[in-house]
Amino acid sequence: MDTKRDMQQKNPWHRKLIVILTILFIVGIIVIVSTAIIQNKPLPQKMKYGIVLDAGSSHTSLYIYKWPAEKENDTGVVQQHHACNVKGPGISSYSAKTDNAGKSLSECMDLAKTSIPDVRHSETPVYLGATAGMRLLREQDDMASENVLTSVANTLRSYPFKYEGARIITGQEEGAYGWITVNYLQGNFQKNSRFFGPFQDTQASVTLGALDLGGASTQITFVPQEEIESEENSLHFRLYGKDYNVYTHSFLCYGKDQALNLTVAINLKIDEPDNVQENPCFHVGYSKTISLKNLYKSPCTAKQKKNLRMDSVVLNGTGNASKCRENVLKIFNFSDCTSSSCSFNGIYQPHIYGSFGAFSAYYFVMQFLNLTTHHETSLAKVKEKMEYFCSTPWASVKQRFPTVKEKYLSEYCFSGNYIITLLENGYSFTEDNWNTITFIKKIGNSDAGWTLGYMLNLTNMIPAEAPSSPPLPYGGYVAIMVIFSLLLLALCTIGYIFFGKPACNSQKHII
Ligand SMILES: Nc1ccn([C@@H]2O[C@H](COP(=O)(O)OP(=O)(O)OP(=O)(O)O)[C@@H](O)[C@H]2O)c(=O)n1
Ligand SMILES: [Ca+2]
Repeated sequence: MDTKRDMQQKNPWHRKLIVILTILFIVGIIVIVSTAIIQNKPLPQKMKYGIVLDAGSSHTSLYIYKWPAEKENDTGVVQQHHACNVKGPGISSYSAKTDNAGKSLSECMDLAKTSIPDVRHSETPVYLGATAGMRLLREQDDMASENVLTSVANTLRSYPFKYEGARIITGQEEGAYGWITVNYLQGNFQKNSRFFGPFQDTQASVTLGALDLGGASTQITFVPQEEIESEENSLHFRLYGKDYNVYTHSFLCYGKDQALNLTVAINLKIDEPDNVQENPCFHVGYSKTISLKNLYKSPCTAKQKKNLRMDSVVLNGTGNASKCRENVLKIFNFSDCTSSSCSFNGIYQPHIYGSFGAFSAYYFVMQFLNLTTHHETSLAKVKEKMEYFCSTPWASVKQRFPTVKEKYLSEYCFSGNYIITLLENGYSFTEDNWNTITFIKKIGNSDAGWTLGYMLNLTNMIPAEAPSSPPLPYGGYVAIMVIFSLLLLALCTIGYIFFGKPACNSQKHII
């Protein structure tokens, strides 16, 4: 060993050779490390999946969401992968044949099995949330509602997914998760808002109010300008490092199907000589027979029960939009407000503030009526269009829309007028802020509704604090690594040239 060292010191060519080898070695290391870093970029993303069933009063929908596994806590990464509409009515309609409630979900659940890769099945959570239809059934018949839930739970458990529960969610949750969904999809929780929805003018940290109209209940949720007076209507969230004080209220019985029944019930005339009555919310030429037993069956109409001798009433349409709104207005109570401001039925509501996304039945109805382009359509124009549509005879309406389901088609006149009344008289939207409402079905590829927010919350995918991002972007990191390695190398070389020996001790060790 000693002789070898002596030789190296005596013969400068050996030293030069060693240095060249050292340089080559270091360059080799740099190339290897840089390549490793570059090559180490994430492999094709592993996707995770989640299933939520929205068991609404009128129907059930199944949604499958997906997101890249390693980006779980980033906002805006969860997307709708697939949606399936369950055939038949909502699960609350199976109160007399509860076994069939579970069976009705099989087709969509089978589809979920094929659309999610087999290897992911066992880790895919499945949740069912039931809304106002089941809330009403629980009020009416607690046992029946329990049996329906057991039936759907048994079906969901029979699939290879991770069953996470089937329950009736509260109206407050329904409002809150709807608000979270639209703001998550809109990118409002991100530091730099990513705009891919229809709300291009929304600034980061400004949120979008959520208006949800179902068959049996309706929700309004938004961040008001003033402080929220009532604790039961207020939600406090800390999401991605920001605090939100959100107002929400869910009106049971004010979904469009229950509101129609309520409007009919309140406007029934007991002193009418026969059982034929006029109804301005239906088209001229349209006639509908209503069983009074059915009408008063729901807890929403039970209080309106009148002592009528007949079992059923025939409603004949007169097609008059303004008269229809007069009738609808009677289902709202505008007295008895004990707060500084109220919507209706004594419920506190702060003043309307900001922009709103109106989805579900708001969208179905306004889309059909061609009234979704609010930026051009004033409230007065909407009323004018309703006047025209309602006064169109039923035969012409049917002829114009032969493919639309008759139940939906016959109710659009009522529904349009109900939506106007609810928004204008109920929530106090005015001609001035009417254009802050956008009627939406989807944001990006995902449906607006409460299901996404529900899943994000239950899978802990919306952190309170913003996830810390690496101090340097990936490219910058690689560049710095390479530049510093080269600098080090240059220093060593210069050291050697000027001082006759390598400047870096470490080189000796490397060799
Ligand atoms: N193309 C369509 C689809 C649905 N509807 C109506 O929209 C309402 C259902 O809205 P939805 O949001 O699906 O209500 P649910 O979720 O079933 O009810 P809830 O949220 O109150 O439980 C029903 O009155 C249905 O008749 C409509 O008018 N046109
Ligand atoms: Ca709903």
